[in-house]
Amino acid sequence: MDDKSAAMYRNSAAQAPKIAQAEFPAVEERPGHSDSIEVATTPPKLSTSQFGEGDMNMLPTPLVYTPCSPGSAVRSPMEQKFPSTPSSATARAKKGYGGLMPIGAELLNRSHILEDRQRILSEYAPHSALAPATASSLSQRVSSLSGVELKLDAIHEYAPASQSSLTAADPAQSDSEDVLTGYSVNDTSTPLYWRKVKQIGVGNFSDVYLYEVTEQNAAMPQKVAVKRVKYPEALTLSASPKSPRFREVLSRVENSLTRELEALLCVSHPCIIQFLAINDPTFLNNKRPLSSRDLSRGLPPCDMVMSYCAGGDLFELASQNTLPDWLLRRIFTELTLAVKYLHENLIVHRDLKLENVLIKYPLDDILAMREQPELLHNHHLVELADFGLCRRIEPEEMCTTRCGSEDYVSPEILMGVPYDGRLSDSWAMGVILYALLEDRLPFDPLPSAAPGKRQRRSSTAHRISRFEWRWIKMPESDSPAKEIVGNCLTRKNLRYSIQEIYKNPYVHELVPTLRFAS
Ligand SMILES: Nc1ncnc2c1ncn2[C@@H]1O[C@H](COP(=O)(O)OP(=O)(O)OP(=O)(O)O)[C@@H](O)[C@H]1O
Repeated sequence: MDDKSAAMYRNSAAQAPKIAQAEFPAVEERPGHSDSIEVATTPPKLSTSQFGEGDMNMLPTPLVYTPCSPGSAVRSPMEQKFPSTPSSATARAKKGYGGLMPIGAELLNRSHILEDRQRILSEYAPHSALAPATASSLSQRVSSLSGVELKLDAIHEYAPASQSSLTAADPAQSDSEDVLTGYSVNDTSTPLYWRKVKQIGVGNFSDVYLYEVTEQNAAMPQKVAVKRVKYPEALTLSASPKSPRFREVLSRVENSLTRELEALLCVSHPCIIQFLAINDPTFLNNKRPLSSRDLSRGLPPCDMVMSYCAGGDLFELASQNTLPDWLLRRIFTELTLAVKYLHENLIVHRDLKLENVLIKYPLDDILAMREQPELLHNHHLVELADFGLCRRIEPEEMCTTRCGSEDYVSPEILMGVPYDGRLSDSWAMGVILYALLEDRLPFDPLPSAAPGKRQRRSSTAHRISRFEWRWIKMPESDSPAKEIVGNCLTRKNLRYSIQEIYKNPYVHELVPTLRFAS
């Protein structure tokens, strides 16, 4: 990855804020009460009659999980020497934007963005809820992935020469702080080694690094992303691991972590991130990988080795570039395939957002691939990531956890009633597609709204609960993409299911050209 691509990675300041408990207003859903709203025609429905709306008391009290700052996290040897990455958020702010602000700049303009990076975690499924019943063989996946990488590497060289030279290093002679020892999720008996190249992402719950293999392993791609879990302050600063508060937070974090690991182990789709290896097999073999240990010397580091997406995340890509229509359509189509796969396997993601849609190759390489249609048709460009809030559901099951990211959360989640997680995912799909088409998030204040005006004063949550959005750039366009947005950003009993998104010509007519999808 070159400097330009590296500079695209953001620090935590540019992330979409998580929902704080205070931001859930006890409002009624008022779809007809929308100022200046364009709501599209009624699509076929997915039944939501079992919702039992309106009883806020049915909901568990959410726990707001505020992650610790990187500086206060439990640090593994490999992390301690790592210098902080330059703030791409600052770089973007310096650039300045005229007219309609790109998504990233709009987000940077929000005063609450640094105060409000929180995720609600209040509901945890039993571990058995994510049994790998629907998984296909992971080893098949790994070998097919490495096949793809080899083929593409022959045409595109993504790593500068100086980085490539690291791959020949002997792990025993290298600085141990930069070397990660891990175990394939398919074979935990043989250690594998990777060397750290650089930090590539910061999430609320993790830091993400690019690593390269130190010795060739047929089952592993040369480059991987390592997602290092950040434990919350309540666990790192607490005096006693035996205190009730410590144990309570530990239990929630442990449940969330094991849920993400189990979900990653059981999914298998080209457009979903691949879980390749882990630093400590206890996280795979033990249902209680944290609480079953002696924690008197701190929490064990958890490093998940994942497939690497050299193009970064869609938030960065969309906020720094004007993407051609064909690429927007392609990205959204692949995302639809990923979410359709999840829903067909009764998994809801619950944190669909631009930041969690990863792009497999740098933009320049994707644009160059267009000259070679074979490449473009044979290889996926998108991988959906971050399964920290996902949940396995029964076919008719409603979710009760009010969770997600502020800009992408559906009105029914804001209302605090049991909700169909699949329809809330559809809502987030509508937010994503709108953002790609309009270069802004649908429930941000309108660009024309003066600072004192009601539209600017009211909160994002308020606008979402009133379905208060409209087309700015493309009111006259008759693109079928608009139909998808209109049928996703609408009340839940009218909203598109993922199958209906898939059947829309904007998605459906592209699918037969994608050979990896068949
Ligand atoms: N496999 C990967 N390849 C490239 N970049 C990645 C990869 N995984 C994560 N990243 C980068 O790191 C960021 C944070 O990753 P992720 O969303 O998984 O962490 P998180 O702590 O769960 O985040 P969140 O704050 O959304 O909960 C992503 O937005 C992306 O920019």
